[in-house]
Amino acid sequence: MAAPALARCMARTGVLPLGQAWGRAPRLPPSPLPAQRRAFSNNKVLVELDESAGVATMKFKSPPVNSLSLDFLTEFCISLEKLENDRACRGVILTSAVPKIFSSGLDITEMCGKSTEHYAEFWRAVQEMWLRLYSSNMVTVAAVNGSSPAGGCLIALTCDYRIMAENPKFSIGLNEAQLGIVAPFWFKDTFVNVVGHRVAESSLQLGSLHSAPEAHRIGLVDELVPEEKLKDRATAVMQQWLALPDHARQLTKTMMRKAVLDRLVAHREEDVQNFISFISKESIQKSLRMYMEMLKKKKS
Ligand SMILES: CCCCCCCCCCCCC/C=C/C(=O)SCCNC(=O)CCNC(=O)[C@H](O)C(C)(C)COP(=O)(O)OP(=O)(O)OC[C@H]1O[C@@H](n2cnc3c(N)ncnc32)[C@H](O)[C@@H]1OP(=O)(O)O
Repeated sequence: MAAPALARCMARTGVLPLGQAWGRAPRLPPSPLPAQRRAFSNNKVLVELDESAGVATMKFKSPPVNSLSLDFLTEFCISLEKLENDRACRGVILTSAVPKIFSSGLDITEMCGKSTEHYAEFWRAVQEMWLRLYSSNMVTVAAVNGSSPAGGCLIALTCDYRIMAENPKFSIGLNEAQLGIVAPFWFKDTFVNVVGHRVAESSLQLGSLHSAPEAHRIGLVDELVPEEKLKDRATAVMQQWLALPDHARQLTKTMMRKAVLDRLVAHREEDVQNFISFISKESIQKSLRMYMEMLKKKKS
């Protein structure tokens, strides 16, 4: 199904028509086929699957900043679903093909001056991305090779393990408060599960963007490595995780994440309505417009 048609279907039903994102049967190990590499790509996400290792790399390629637009989110979910259903794939590394940027977070233009229907469609796609990634049976490793504010940080937090390039120019964090907006409860829950309540509370209230060393110090990322070693390190970490039996690791992951996942699943439509009423406020629209202007001015 083409991305726009799929997005419409997601807007109608609230889920991708490809199967449920949570509560899947555990994955089976891949059959011992000869070594093979496969790649598939749509406009904004490139996927390379190394069948012999059972590992895929998903590269975000939506310049200039990999913002999470409706199209990006739809393509992301389709790619993830394809891998989830592929017995040859047991793990996925998420990274960026755009230099210096992992992802700039939700596309602000999707949240400015649009219709209620559009906001609902967009927010369901954001929810879907998170539900699918957080509940994935695959091992998920974020190789954070650039700045990663807000929704970009959420993607990294949603993975099982985060490795960041130790470039002093890169920052990561849930900076929503700086935009005059509020991170939804499931962004907050995901953050708390990674860094703990105290760090999450102050970081969220301040809308902090943390430098790579600071992110490592507070536990937002698990490791820092020189940029040129990021890919190899992500592959090595993936191998360590895949050395364990899938079923034990998957059931443990489900046990750790279920409460947080269930909370959104139970309140999904309410969350969409909250988003619409919040984002439609004139004061919020004004804050977002000013923020976009500030980004543009920064360039000139
Ligand atoms: C009781 C409580 C109720 C609560 C109810 C809650 C309901 C829910 C509320 C809403 C929740 C929303 C959650 C939002 C999450 C988000 O992710 S918001 C997005 C946050 N993102 C950012 O703040 C990042 C902004 N961007 C940057 O800081 C920089 O662009 C960068 C990523 C560091 C890259 O810098 P640089 O390389 O210098 O590039 P730029 O020149 O700045 O940008 C290039 C062009 O890209 C545009 N752009 C950048 N980011 C975005 C974006 N996120 N969306 C859309 N567009 C973006 C930028 O404007 C430039 O455009 P041009 O000028 O046209 O080239």
